[in-house]
This record gives sequence, structure tokens and C-alpha cells, in this order.
Amino acid sequence: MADGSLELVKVTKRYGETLAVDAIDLRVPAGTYCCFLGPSGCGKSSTMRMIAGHEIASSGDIILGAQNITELAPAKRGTAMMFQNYALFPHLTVLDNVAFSLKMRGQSKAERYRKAGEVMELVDLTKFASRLPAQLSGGQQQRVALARALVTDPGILILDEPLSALDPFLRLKVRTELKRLQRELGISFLHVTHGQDEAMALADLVVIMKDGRIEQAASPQDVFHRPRTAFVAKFMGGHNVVDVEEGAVSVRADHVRLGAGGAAARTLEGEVRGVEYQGATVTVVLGTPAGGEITAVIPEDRFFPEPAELGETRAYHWAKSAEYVLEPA
Ligand SMILES: Nc1ncnc2c1ncn2[C@@H]1O[C@H](COP(=O)(O)OP(=O)(O)OP(=O)(O)O)[C@@H](O)[C@H]1O
Repeated sequence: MADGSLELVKVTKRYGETLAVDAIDLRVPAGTYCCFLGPSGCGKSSTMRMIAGHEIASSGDIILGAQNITELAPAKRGTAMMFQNYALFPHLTVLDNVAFSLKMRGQSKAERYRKAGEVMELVDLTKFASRLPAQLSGGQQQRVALARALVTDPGILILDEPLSALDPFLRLKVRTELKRLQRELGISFLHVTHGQDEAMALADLVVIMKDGRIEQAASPQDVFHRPRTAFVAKFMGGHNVVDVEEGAVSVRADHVRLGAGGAAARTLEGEVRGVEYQGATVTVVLGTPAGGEITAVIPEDRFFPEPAELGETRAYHWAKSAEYVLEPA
């Protein structure tokens, strides 16, 4: 197995006039579950394809362990990629699909089947070994794709939106499975997702991209409690971005309370523009004097003694200590 610590140094990708990835720097220590998030077109897939070798970087270096892999062929990198559409061979059995890339590497049949059997055991596919992909459910096909990527003992596994084709129930189940597998194998997973909740649930390291650049790379807790910019605060959700004397600050929606606060709080007043009951909490949207909006998430036992009604004007506050100063965009 390759040593799985990954470093990107000023990695850039241009497609003609389009600057898809703009000189990004990133360190992913070995054994990290790393999730990539960001709006459509921000360069996530291009970054993954450059790491896997399906695309060559326009400039910059990609270092895996002690080796510069920037221009190596995909099979020589010690990386593996699981594609969104699984890309299984329809005419090959599960066993042969999984063993395929070892055949390409010239390993003997006995060795290929031994190794494929081992990986199939790991992802619970052994009983389907002789089936064709068409005879499997979506979740099972995905496990074949996963086994196929893992059979080469990669130091890094790249998953480009692996859960998007699955229904919500299966998505949750597979997500737990992926995390278990990553821990068990001890290798890094680089996982592209559109789900903020998915990234928060899985990642040791969350990388948020915007316009080909990395806006923030940090632990889920840091990204949530200390978003670097207004973009990150808004993109991750659960935050308000407010302009105060010190500049733009983020305030978590669950730190906003109805009623006036004391000297250590910032108290505003505005129209109640939305009230949504969510079970344990109630989400209240309030106007600000500057013409913006603040979202408050209030525990139901605090809300119902003095419920806010649509259209009325209410005071609300948050502790100044709950403000987190953002970097200018
Ligand atoms: N083969 C290509 N040729 C030209 N432009 C491309 C190519 N692949 C991607 N791009 C452009 O590069 C930019 C980044 O694309 P990329 O697929 O990396 O984004 P992404 O963040 O993965 O998006 P999504 O979340 O929609 O998959 C986009 O502007 C896209 O149109």
C-alpha cells in the first residue's frame, strides 16, 4: 500500500479559457476522511480527476507519500477512484469485475481471485460473486464498484458523489458503511458531496471550494463554529451573516433568542416574517432594521410560552460572545 499522505501544491487546471482550479494548496494527512463541498462548477471533480490521474494538472504538484504523482498514469499512482455511475462491466460477474484491474496489472488468476475474494468479504459481497451487475440492486452494484476500487490496495480512495444515486434510507446506511470501511482500512477517502450534512457526519477534514479556490479546509467543528468567510457561513447553513461595527460576523441561528437581551447582548427589533414548527425547535425569520433577515432556531419549550406571530414586531437578541468575525470576501 502506498503511504497515503497527500499534498497539493499550487495545483491548477485550465480547460482552454476556463480556470477550473486556481492554484490550490492542501494537505491531507494519511488516514483522513476528507469531504469536498462547494457549489456546482467550483472545481471539485476536476481536483479529484487530477489526483486520480484522469486529468493532468496544468501546473502545480501532487505529492502522495514521498512521490510526486502529478504526471503518473492512473494505475501507477496508488490512488483509486469510484465513479458516480459505477462503470461496471455488464458482461462480467461480480468476481471478475472486482478482479479486473489486477488482470490489467498482470497478476495470476489465483492471486487475482484471492485478493478479489478478500475485498468482497470486506464489503459483504461474497454471496453475489457469480452474479452479473444487472442482477444486483443499486446498493449492491455500488459495493461492487467500491470493491473494484479497493482491490488494488490504494493509499487513497476517491469517491465522486458516491451516494447521490441512492434513496435517502440507503444513503444513510451506505454512509455509515463508508466511514466504517475507511476506519478499518486506515487509508484516506476523498469524498465529493453536495450534502453539508453528509460532510459534517463523515469528515475529519472538510474542504469547501468556491470558484476554483479553497475557501476553507478545517475540521467539521471548526467550519461550523469558526467559518472563515461569509460564503462558508452561508454555505454550511445554520448561520446568519450580519454587519456590525466590527465588520461582518456570523451568528449561529440557534444562538438567537426572542426578547431583549442584557448589556452583553446585541438586541434588534423587527417584523416576524416566518414561523416554522420543526418538532424539537421552531424556526423564526425576523426582519432587521437594515432591511435584512435573521433566522432564529428556538427550542420549542422556550418558544411556546411567548409564541411569535407572523407580522408582529418583536425584539430579539444574541450574546456578543456568540459573534464570530468573518474575513472580508
Ligand atoms: N472537460 C472539460 N472541458 C471544459 N471545461 C470543463 C471540463 N470539465 C469541467 N469544466 C469546467 O470547469 C469548471 C469546474 O468543473 P468541475 O466539474 O470540476 O466542477 P464541480 O465542482 O465538480 O461541479 P459539480 O458539482 O457540478 O460536479 C466548470 O466551469 C466546468 O464547466
